[in-house]
Amino acid sequence: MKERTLEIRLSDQSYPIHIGSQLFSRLPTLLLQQGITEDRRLMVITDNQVGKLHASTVVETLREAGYVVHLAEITAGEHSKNLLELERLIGACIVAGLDRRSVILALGGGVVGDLAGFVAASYMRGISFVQLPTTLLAHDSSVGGKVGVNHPQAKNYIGAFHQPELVVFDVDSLRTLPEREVRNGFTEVIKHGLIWDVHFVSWLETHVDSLLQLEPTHLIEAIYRGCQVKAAVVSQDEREQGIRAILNYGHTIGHALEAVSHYQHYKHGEAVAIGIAGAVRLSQKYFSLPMEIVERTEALLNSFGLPTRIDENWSMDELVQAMRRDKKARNGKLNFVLTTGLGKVELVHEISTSDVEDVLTQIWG
Ligand SMILES: NC(=O)c1ccc[n+]([C@@H]2O[C@H](COP(=O)([O-])OP(=O)(O)OC[C@H]3O[C@@H](n4cnc5c(N)ncnc54)[C@H](O)[C@@H]3O)[C@@H](O)[C@H]2O)c1
Ligand SMILES: O=C(O)C(=O)C[C@@H](O)[C@H](O)[C@H](O)COP(=O)(O)O
Ligand SMILES: [Zn+2]
Repeated sequence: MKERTLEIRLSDQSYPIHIGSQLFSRLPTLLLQQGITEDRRLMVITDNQVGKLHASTVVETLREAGYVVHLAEITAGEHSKNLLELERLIGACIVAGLDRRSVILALGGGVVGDLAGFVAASYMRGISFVQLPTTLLAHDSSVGGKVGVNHPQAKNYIGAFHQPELVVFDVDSLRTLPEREVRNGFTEVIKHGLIWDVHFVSWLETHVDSLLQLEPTHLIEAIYRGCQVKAAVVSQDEREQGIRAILNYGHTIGHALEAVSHYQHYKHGEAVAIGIAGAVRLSQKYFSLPMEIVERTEALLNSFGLPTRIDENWSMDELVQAMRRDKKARNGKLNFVLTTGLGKVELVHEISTSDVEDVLTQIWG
């Protein structure tokens, strides 16, 4: 099994992303390589499910290496990604005596990563943090520095850009993931192929079974290639002034579905998978894309057990209203990331509401 490392280079900072097996046992060495020495107090933030399974390994390894380590837990799930939890966690950091040199370690999936990252961005106006992703989906969320929480009406509306010092992806932690979470994570992997790299799309098409079984070599390769795409995009446009918007492929509809279902019915990857099905159909309209691309996209998502149809009777009006709150919208006009072929996307402005409604009708039910 090959361990892979890549470096994400930004204008005023760069950091490594390590992907491999048994990496949590090497955490002290990896922290020291980034200048995080034993005299810096650590706060591990996790959720109650990941906490039960993986926190003791991480905390004990670090304590044995001489670090002072505190631990704070949230309740697992998207509903914890809110301002009240942010305030509670900041309280835990104050009680633990964290200072400006202290470091937060986000141990968990994207919910923990986004929330703990925002704690790090806000505490004393910003301290260092490290991402320790434990879901497949978090290969995306742990890289690139988007941190934040949801507003009840709009996804990720409160947040910051705050880059981690280091990402350590110990793929052994994925062994305890429920099957639905494994499938959920593949959406963002597939998205990275669809927006950037047709060869990666073909590779995914031919490795479905081994990937779903979490075969380590293929798994590391998939995570590495996904992170490579994310790093390439973010290093060109850290704060989404332009090209970074392409990472939002499938998210205009996806985030709206999450919001109208009160962040309860769909997992993020499931909502985005349906959103990709909508976006590829809209692309067919705008770019006369061959039907084969629509079919291949949906077949790839379905082969990983992901949905491509809206399965509930949400209100069309509420969905469209939620889409108007998409962060890519300008002056109330919808902007969508659309595809011009496998591995290629662009941001298209002023998409008409009736075209969107038409596509939603196609993917409903
Ligand atoms: N910041 C970004 O760039 C970015 C990118 C993509 C997604 N996101 C955000 O990420 C969030 C979704 O992340 P997620 O899908 O990882 O959800 P999550 O963090 O809620 O994790 C999913 C579930 O799996 C459990 N879990 C996590 N790791 C486990 C493990 N190793 N073993 C067993 N159970 C485990 C968790 O307790 C939780 O119940 C959304 O809020 C989304 O908006 C952010
Ligand atoms: O990193 C990005 O940029 C992304 O768009 C990645 C998305 O997968 C992720 O869900 C992100 O949190 C969405 O960002 P938002 O700005 O649309 O909330
Ligand atoms: Zn996403």
